[in-house]
Amino acid sequence: MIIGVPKEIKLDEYRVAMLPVGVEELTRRGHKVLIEQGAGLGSGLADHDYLENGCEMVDEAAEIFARADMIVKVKEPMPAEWSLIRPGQIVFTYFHFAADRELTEAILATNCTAVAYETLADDQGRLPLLTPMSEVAGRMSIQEGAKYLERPQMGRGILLGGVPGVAPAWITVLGGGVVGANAAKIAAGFHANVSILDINMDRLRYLDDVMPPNVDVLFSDRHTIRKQLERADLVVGAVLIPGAKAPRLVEREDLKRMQPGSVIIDVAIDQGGCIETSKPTSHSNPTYIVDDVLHYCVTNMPGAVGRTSTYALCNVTLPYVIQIAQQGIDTAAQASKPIARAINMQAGKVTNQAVAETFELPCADLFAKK
Ligand SMILES: NC(=O)C1=CN([C@@H]2O[C@H](COP(=O)(O)OP(=O)(O)OC[C@H]3O[C@@H](n4cnc5c(N)ncnc54)[C@H](O)[C@@H]3O)[C@@H](O)[C@H]2O)C=CC1
Ligand SMILES: CC(=O)C(=O)O
Ligand SMILES: [Mg+2]
Repeated sequence: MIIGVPKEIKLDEYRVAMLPVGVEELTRRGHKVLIEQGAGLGSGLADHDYLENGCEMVDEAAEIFARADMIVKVKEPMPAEWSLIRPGQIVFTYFHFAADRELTEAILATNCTAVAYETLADDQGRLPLLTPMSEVAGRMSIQEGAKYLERPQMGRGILLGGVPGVAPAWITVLGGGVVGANAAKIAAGFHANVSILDINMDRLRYLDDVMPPNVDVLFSDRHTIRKQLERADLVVGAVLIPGAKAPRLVEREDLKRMQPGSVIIDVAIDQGGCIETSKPTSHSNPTYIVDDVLHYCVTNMPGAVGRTSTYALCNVTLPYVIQIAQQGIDTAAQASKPIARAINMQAGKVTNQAVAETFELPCADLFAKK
C-alpha cells in the first residue's frame, strides 16, 4: 500500500501523524511511505530522520493525496484538502464530525473511507487513539487555566495553590474521563480545591479511590453544576459521548453565577463544547470574554506541545496503520471491531450511529454487500 503523510495545515498545529519508526516499520513490510517535506519540523523531526528510514519525501500535499491509498493525518482535513481526497481513499485522522456539519458534508461528498481516531473503541468502550491526546489536553487545561487566571491575561488574579494564609483556587472539572482525571490530578498537585463531576457511578467510585483528598468527586446534575459555578475560579469542560455532539451542561444564563474574571477551559470544544457560549478558537487567539467570564476553546490543544503529543499519538496509531496497510480496510474492519467502530463514512454514506443521529442522516451498515 502507498501511505501518505501530509504536513498539518490547521492553524498552530505542530504535530505530525508519523514518526520515523513508522516509516521503518511500514517499509520493512513492503509498503511505500510518502512524507511531505517539512512535515515533522514542528515536532523536532527533520526530513533526514524520515529519509534515513526509507520514506519518499514529496514537495506538495497534492501529490501525496493523488498517490496514496491511505492518508494518515492528525487533524480533520481543512477546506484546502477536501478537494484533494479521492473516492475510495482511506483517510485515518481525527475528524470530530459532530461538531461540524460543513466538514461532514464535504467529506461525505469525497466518497472516501473516513476512519476516525476518536471513535476507535475497544470492547470496554475505551478510546485508545483519543486517550493520549486527552491526557495531554487534560494536563494542559490546568496550566492554561493558571495562566489565564493571571490579571494581565484578564483573569481574576488568583494563584491556583494560594499561599499560607490565603485560600487556593476552586476548580470544577465537568466530566471525569481521561481529560477530567488528568486535569484533576494536576490541579490537585497545585494544591487547588478541586471538584470533579461525572454521571457514571462506576467512574465516580474509581475516581474517589484514586484521587487525593483535595479532590471532591460529585454526581453531575444541573443543580450541582450551577452551585459549583458560584465558587469556581476555573471550570474545565471534559465531557464526551463518543461520536456525538457534546452535551451542553452550562447555559449562557448560568455565567451570571460566576465571578468576573473566572476562566472556562472547554476542552470538549472539538465535539462542539459543553458550554453554550463556547466557540472554537486557536492557539494564536485562544480566548474571548462573555459576561465577564474568560473562555479558552482551542480545538487542538495538544498541537502546541507537538514534540510530546506527536510521540504520544504515533505510539498508539502505528499498530492500526500497519494493520490497515497489511490487510486493506475491509479485511481489517472484519478482523478488528475497534477499526470497524472507527469507520465513520464509507462510499458516501455515514456508518457511525452517533454522527448519523447528530445530522439526522441515515446510518449505513458497514458490512452491507457493496
Ligand atoms: N480541545 C482539544 O484539543 C482536545 C479535546 N479533547 C476532547 O475532550 C473531550 C473529553 O475526552 P475524554 O476525557 O478522552 O473522554 P472520556 O470518554 O474519557 O470521558 C468523558 C466523560 O464524560 C462523562 N460524561 C458524559 N456526559 C456527562 C455529563 N452530562 N456530566 C458529566 N459527565 C459526563 C462520561 O461519563 C465520561 O466519564 C472529548 O470531546 C475529546 O475529544 C481531547 C483531547 C484534545
Ligand atoms: C483530540 C483532538 O482533537 C486533538 O488532539 O487535537
Ligand atoms: Mg472544524
